[in-house]
Amino acid sequence: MSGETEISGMPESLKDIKHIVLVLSGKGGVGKSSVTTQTALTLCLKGFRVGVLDIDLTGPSLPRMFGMEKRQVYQDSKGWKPVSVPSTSGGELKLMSLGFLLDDRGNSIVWRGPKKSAMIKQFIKDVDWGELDYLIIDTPPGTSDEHISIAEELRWAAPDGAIIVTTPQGVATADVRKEINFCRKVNFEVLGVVENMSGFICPYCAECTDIFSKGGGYQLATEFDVPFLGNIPIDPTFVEMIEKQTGYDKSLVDLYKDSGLYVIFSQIMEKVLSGEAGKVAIAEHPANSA
Ligand SMILES: Nc1ncnc2c1ncn2[C@@H]1O[C@H](COP(=O)(O)OP(=O)(O)OP(=O)(O)O)[C@@H](O)[C@H]1O
Ligand code: SF4
Repeated sequence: MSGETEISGMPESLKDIKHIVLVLSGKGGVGKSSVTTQTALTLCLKGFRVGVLDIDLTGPSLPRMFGMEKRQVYQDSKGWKPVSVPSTSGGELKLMSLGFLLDDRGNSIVWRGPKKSAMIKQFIKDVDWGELDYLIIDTPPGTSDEHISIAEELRWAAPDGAIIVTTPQGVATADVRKEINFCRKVNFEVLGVVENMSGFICPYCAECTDIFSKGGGYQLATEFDVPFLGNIPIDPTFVEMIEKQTGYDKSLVDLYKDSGLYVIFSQIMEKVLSGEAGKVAIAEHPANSA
């Protein structure tokens, strides 16, 4: 865990951060950014100080999800200042994304160095987060240069681990398996698998219908001997909430607080917070079953 002991080589920017959690997915479009967003919202609503770092350099979608598009970030002697997401409930929520540093044509306007690995290094070293309970890192899909760079940059920070996101269909592909194997290679503990888009919540009667097969995420977690964290249904109210944020007045944090997704996600986060995810993995490991 970062922040507890003085480790030589640890970037100054991470020294006051207690936990670092990465969100990974084997394929694009499975809801990784939505899971990152909901992880951050849930932790914030539980009173934690949360930072979100978007290292999806080719498609940074978090500024739009948090209703923070077109915000300017500025730099002082301590580094880049993340954008604060307003909320009247819970703790603090800060956001840093390459999206804040691109012009309208998608060109980097202020970040030094065009290479992805250089950008990720600067994202890790040059952002002035201050004190945080949790830093959630949204990554691009698959196992790309960005993943290798982030693993390299976090080697001193001992992240808590990674949440793997899949869909009921996604688990059938090799991509998600590759993602778990990648975590093992770089020593990221797999905190668990989340099955997103698992059933559909009807906007009229709030019933959940399994429009695709269900249970693949659980089977995958069992196969790899990692914890299963839960199912998140397709809920059209989530997209509505994102669209409802008017300017910077109505915060996603406050909108999310009263949603059914917050109830579902709280159960998922309870497993991560209580360490149940890790404990289950240890208890179920074949080496520990006497
Ligand atoms: N459980 C859900 N209920 C409703 N809509 C969802 C859900 N999960 C994701 N979505 C919607 O699906 C779309 C894709 O989700 P998201 O951007 O989170 O995927 P991603 O895996 O991060 O994609 P990318 O590969 O582009 O980074 C978004 O419009 C998002 O709002
Ligand atoms: S689940 Fe029921 S209420 Fe919802 S659309 Fe279908 S039939 Fe209508």
